[in-house]
Amino acid sequence: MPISSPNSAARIHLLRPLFPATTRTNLRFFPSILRRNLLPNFSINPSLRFSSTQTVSSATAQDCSVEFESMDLEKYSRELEVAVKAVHMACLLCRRVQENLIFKSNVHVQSKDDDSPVTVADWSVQATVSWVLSEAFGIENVSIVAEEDVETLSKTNSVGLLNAVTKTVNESLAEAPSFGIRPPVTPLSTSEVLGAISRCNSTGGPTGRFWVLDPVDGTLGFVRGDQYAVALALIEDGEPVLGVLGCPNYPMNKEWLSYQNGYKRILSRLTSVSSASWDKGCVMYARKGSGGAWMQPLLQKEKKFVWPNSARQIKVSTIDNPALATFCEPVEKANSSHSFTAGLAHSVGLRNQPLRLYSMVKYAAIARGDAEIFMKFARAGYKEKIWDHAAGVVIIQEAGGVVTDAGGHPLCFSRGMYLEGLDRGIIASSGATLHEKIIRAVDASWNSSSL
Ligand SMILES: Nc1ncnc2c1ncn2[C@@H]1O[C@H](COP(=O)(O)OS(=O)(=O)O)[C@@H](OP(=O)(O)O)[C@H]1O
Ligand SMILES: [Mg+2]
Ligand SMILES: [Mg+2]
Ligand SMILES: [Mg+2]
Repeated sequence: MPISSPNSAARIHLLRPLFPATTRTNLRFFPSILRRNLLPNFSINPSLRFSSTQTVSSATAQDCSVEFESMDLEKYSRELEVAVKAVHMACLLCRRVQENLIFKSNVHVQSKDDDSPVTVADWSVQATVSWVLSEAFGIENVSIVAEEDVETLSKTNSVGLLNAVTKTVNESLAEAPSFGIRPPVTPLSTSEVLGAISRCNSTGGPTGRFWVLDPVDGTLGFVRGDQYAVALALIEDGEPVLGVLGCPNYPMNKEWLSYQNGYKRILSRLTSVSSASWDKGCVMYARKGSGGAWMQPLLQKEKKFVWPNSARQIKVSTIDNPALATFCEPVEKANSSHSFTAGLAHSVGLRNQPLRLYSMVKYAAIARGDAEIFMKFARAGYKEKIWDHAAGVVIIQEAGGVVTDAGGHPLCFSRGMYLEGLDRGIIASSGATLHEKIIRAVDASWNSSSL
């Protein structure tokens, strides 16, 4: 019997990543297990039956031949569900702030001690995600390592800024019911917002469970009207087990990705006509060991929210010839040596121009198959932070790619807030063959470089 409605197909897509294709369980148990253990807000039609040949909407026969182990099925499913919703809410929040920043110029951009920017969006996302996670799992059970703190916001001359953050957080939490999340009974006060931000003060480590949050990754891209990401990962005993990456400006048409430094112009042109004509924004997610990474389109504010959202599986590119590959790297040469990667690209015969993208959108591009290699070689002495990489690593790996340091070692998330012991830089590739070639090329070029 065919799957009878596109809605059913969408639900199957959404649920599919929770089922690793490892061991076999009878599909007849699918709806009841879901109802009992997984997603209480979802209505599953128990009469769904899958045929091995028929396809409806975007659901394929393969999508439907679900194999899973009920133990694995339960693990992290609730955490993933809440994390995806929280990141989705955060993306909508960021969109509003970015639009205000670009079109009304009424969002103040602050400078941190290291001269990097921070905005209302960074603090507001941190507060919102912290609040959503605490509500879902209980404050005492939630430990978060995150980028922002409350030092600036707590200053006596920051009242206006704190009020703006509080307003932004409350606007976002007012949307919580659209995601099946209960909003606060009354809007959060400024001190509750400060509390939610400052609770994200875990320092990580090798044991136990903690979340890692970069509320706005690529804040520079954000303030320039360009790419940025909201990144949330769950780490258990030093290993990232869940990764969720919201990319509000990720274009569905890959050609737009390479439109460097011009999003502001695209945005202004499109918004004056119809912002819907630029199809952009997604949330990607994966669970370690599930063998799948998934992408949901970002809900459009113009349309009525329909949750659960549909999702489709993403996979890395199959290109393993460096001559045909595209590599991406940070926009700012202060953050990664462009001259080293240019030499390396030349040495392996990379013909395409580098794709310079702000934020963990670079990880998203590899996972989605829009680019094949990501390299970041920060200046000596700079210590990479775990929140700049954790979510992206899980998603790329589950989409079929490889992420290591330049020595070929996995990134280490178990030694605090920094990626301690990182060998030279970070390399992500769409597959092992390409990865090896890049690592060999790095070795060959390293000694002659000035890094
Ligand atoms: N000097 C230096 N070297 C390397 N990396 C640095 C450096 N300074 C900052 N950061 C971190 O880089 C994050 C932004 O990385 P991107 O890849 O987006 O860089 S770029 O803006 O595209 O150049 C950025 O993340 P956000 O602060 O969340 O934007 C920083 O954590
Ligand atoms: Mg960051
Ligand atoms: Mg950040
Ligand atoms: Mg920052």
